[in-house]
Amino acid sequence: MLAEVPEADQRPRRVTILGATGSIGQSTLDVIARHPDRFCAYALTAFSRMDVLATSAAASNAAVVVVPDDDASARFAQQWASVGAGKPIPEIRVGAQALADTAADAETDVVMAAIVGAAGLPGALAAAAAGKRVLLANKEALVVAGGLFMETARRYGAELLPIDSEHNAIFQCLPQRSDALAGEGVPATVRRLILTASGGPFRERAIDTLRDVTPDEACAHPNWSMGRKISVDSATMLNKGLEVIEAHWLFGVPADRISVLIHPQSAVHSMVEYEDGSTLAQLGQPDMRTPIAYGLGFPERIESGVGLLDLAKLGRLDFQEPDLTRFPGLRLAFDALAAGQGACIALNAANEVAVDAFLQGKLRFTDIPAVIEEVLAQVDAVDTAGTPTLDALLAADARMRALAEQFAARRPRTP
Ligand SMILES: NC(=O)C1=CN([C@@H]2O[C@H](COP(=O)(O)OP(=O)(O)OC[C@H]3O[C@@H](n4cnc5c(N)ncnc54)[C@H](OP(=O)(O)O)[C@@H]3O)[C@@H](O)[C@H]2O)C=CC1
Ligand SMILES: CC(=O)[C@@H](O)[C@H](O)COP(=O)(O)O
Ligand SMILES: [Mn+2]
Repeated sequence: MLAEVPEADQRPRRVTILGATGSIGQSTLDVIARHPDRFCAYALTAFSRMDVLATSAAASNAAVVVVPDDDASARFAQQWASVGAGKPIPEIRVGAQALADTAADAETDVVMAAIVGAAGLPGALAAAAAGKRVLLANKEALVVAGGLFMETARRYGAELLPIDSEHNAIFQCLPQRSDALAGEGVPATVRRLILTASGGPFRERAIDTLRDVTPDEACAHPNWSMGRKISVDSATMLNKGLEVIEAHWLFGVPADRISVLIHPQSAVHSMVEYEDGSTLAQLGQPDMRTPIAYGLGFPERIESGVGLLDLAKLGRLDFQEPDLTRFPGLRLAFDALAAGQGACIALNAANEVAVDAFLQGKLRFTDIPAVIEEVLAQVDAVDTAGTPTLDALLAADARMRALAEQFAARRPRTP
C-alpha cells in the first residue's frame, strides 16, 4: 500500500521573489512557470519598474506585491488596469518593513533573494530568520553581513542554497547531501575552491583605453545577460572579489584556499580541488535558470529550460591567471576580506556608489577602484564583539556610502 502523502506536500511550494523585476527575478518566474504542479508565485517585490511588476504578477497570479512607497503603489494599480485582464488586483504592501515581513510570511515556503546591492540584506535576513528555504542570489548580503547571515540561517534552520553560478557550482561539486547548506563548512578533504571568472568585456582591451569606456560598453558582458550593476562589477572583476568573500562565508573556507581563474568561455562555472588530486567541476550554459532550478528543486533536479552544453561546438576551454594590474578591484577584495567585516562593508558601499556614478556618466570606469581604495583607507571599526546587529552593519554601510559619495564627487567625469 502507498504511504499517504501529507497534504502540505501535495500543494505547490509558494515562492516569494525579492527583486522580481530584475534579471534573476524574471528567470525565476520563467522556471516556476515550467512547474505549475510544484511551484507558484506567492509574492513579488519591485522597486521602480511597476510595468514589469504588473505584467509579472498578472502572468504568475501572484497573491501579493510589495512596492517601496505610495507613489509606486498608485503606479502599480494604474499598470494593473491595463494588464490585469480582469483578474482581481493582488494585495499591495508598501515599504521596507512590509518587504521584510513578506519574506518571513507564513504563506511563503521559498524566498528568492534577488534584490541588487546591500538593499537586499534586510529581506534576505528576514527570510533566514523565519527558517525559509532561501535561494541566495544577492551576494552583497554576505559581503556586508556574512557572519550575521550565516549564524541566523543556522540558528533558525533556514535551508540556504547558493544561486550565484560559481557558488551553486561549488555546492554541486561538494559531497552529495540531501540537506541544504548549514554553514558548517566544507569537508577537510577539500583543498581549494576555484572560482572561474570570464574576465568580462575588457579582458583584452588596451589598458590605456579603459578610462574612456562607456556604461553600455561595460554592461556588454561577453557571456551572461544580467542587470547593469553586476555587469559593471564583472567588467572591473570586483564581482569576483565579492564572490570570494561570498564563498568564504558560505563554505567556511579561508581566503588562502579560495582562488580565481580566468575562463573566458564561462562554461566551467567553478571547481573544487580535493586532497587526493581530484578537481571536480560543474559545467553548463551561461544561463541562470540552471542554478535557479537547482535551488528550487533541491535535492531533485528539475527541468530549467536551458539546453545542454555542446562541448564539441565550443571546441576549447581556456584558463589563465587574472591580471591584478588590469583588475585592481580583485586585489582590493582580497585585502578587505583579510582586514575584516568593516573593510568588506566599505568595499561594497564604495563599489555601489562608484558603479552608480559610473552608470550615470559622472565617474570614469578606472575611478571605480580608485574610489574603493580611498574609502578602504578610511575604514572605521564595526563592533565585532560578538556578531554585530543588522542596525550596526547598516549604520556602517551608510557611513561608508557618505564617504564614497564625497570621494566620487572629487573625481568628476568631464567629456
Ligand atoms: N543577473 C545575474 O545573472 C546574477 C545576479 N546575481 C546577483 O543577484 C542580484 C540581482 O541581480 P540582477 O537580477 O542582475 O539585478 P537587476 O538590476 O536586474 O534587478 C535588481 C532587482 O532589485 C530591485 N531593487 C533595486 N534596488 C532596490 C532597492 N533599493 N530596494 C528594493 N528592491 C530594489 C529591482 O527593482 P526594479 O527593477 O523594480 O527597480 C530589481 O527587481 C545581485 O545581487 C547580483 O549580484 C548573482 C549572479 C548572477
Ligand atoms: C552569472 C554569474 O554568476 C555572474 O556572477 C557571472 O559570474 C559574471 O561573470 P564574471 O565571471 O564575468 O564575473
Ligand atoms: Mn557569479
